[in-house]
Amino acid sequence: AIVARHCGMEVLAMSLITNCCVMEFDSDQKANHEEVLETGKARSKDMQKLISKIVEKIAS
Ligand SMILES: O=P(O)(O)O[C@H]1O[C@H](CO)[C@@H](O)[C@H]1O
Ligand code: HPA
Repeated sequence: AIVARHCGMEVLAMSLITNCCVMEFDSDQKANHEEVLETGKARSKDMQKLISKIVEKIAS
């Protein structure tokens, strides 16, 4: 993104929140990669639709 901006390109960044941050060191909850993959998979179609709509709007 830094290089793209340097070259004068417009940049759109997006992020999918996939899990909760565990703030307490001694918490029983643990972040793990499986929940991240699971949420990514569960929301992949939504992300595809959203990005397609954004690209459509940019193109029109
Ligand atoms: O925050 P760190 O320690 O990088 O780890 C967390 O972030 C990763 C996300 O996929 C998982 O492995 C989870 O344990
Ligand atoms: N930690 C670090 N990186 C991440 C996480 C997390 O819990 N979830 C998605 N990316």
